[in-house]
Amino acid sequence: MSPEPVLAVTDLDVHYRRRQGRLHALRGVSLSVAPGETVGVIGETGSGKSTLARAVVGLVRPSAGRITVAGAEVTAFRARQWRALRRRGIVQYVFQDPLRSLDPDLTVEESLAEPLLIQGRPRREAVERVRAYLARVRLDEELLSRLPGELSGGQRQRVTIARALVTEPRVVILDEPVSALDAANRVKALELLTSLRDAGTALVFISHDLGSVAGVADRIAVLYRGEIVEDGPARAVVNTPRHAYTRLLVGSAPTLRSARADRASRRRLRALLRTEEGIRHDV
Ligand SMILES: Nc1ncnc2c1ncn2[C@@H]1O[C@H](COP(=O)(O)OP(=O)(O)OP(=O)(O)O)[C@@H](O)[C@H]1O
Repeated sequence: MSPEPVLAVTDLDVHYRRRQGRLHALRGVSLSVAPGETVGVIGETGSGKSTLARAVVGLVRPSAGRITVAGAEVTAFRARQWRALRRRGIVQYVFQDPLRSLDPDLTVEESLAEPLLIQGRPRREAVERVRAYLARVRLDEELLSRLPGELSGGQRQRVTIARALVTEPRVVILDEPVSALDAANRVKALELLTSLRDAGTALVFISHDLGSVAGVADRIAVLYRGEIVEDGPARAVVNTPRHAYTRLLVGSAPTLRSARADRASRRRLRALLRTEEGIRHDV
């Protein structure tokens, strides 16, 4: 029997109200993540990736569907209940833009210690843990007294990752988490994340770049215009993509071994994708 998912989204719909009318940003999205599993959610800009991430941490209210986190039905949670859930540190979200995740008036030490103190841990234990996690993301202790505005983009992103992980959450949603890091630090951050996965934390990597998650994800879900058009084991999605849009993503990810689609077939796929027919019938 497969373990109970730590995160389950069923038939999720999200609408945004805009001046030009309502936008149907997510359509019937279902996604399930098991403990210790790493899932990649891939899609081009505007496909709804951040909307999905924000919905599962209660920052966007769905118009239909269900969300369960660690076995608890949270769909109808009010803002106060979502805040309490986030504070318990069970589900954490690393934003695309680290400046949005860090309070500009808190030092690095205060930012990292805050979720631990909210969990009720003694200050001494919190301080020790903060130092341990700072070292795990390869940041020097001298940064502890700095404000986010006094850090480089890469340092800020590592502080954000450390802050999300310090509570040892059950699920971490990472929205383009390593894009601000250089190659060496990206490898370190990924190592840290995979060590958490080995300890049972589920990871959801969100990215527009299939190549950047193909090597770390167990499963890949492909989001296209607000719908999941493919969801399967990472290797199968990369080597034998079933949907036309996934084939286009594979073909345009130069780091993937199977990216051999020639220009002509890519053009053909693009043309097909422009028509609803191509999407519906999957070439
Ligand atoms: N607060 C909002 N109000 C209105 N429309 C929004 C809002 N947030 C996102 N959208 C729209 O919803 C759609 C999905 O946006 P979303 O940010 O989820 O896409 P994304 O796949 O994360 O894109 P990117 O890779 O560029 O971050 C887009 O058309 C976007 O313009």
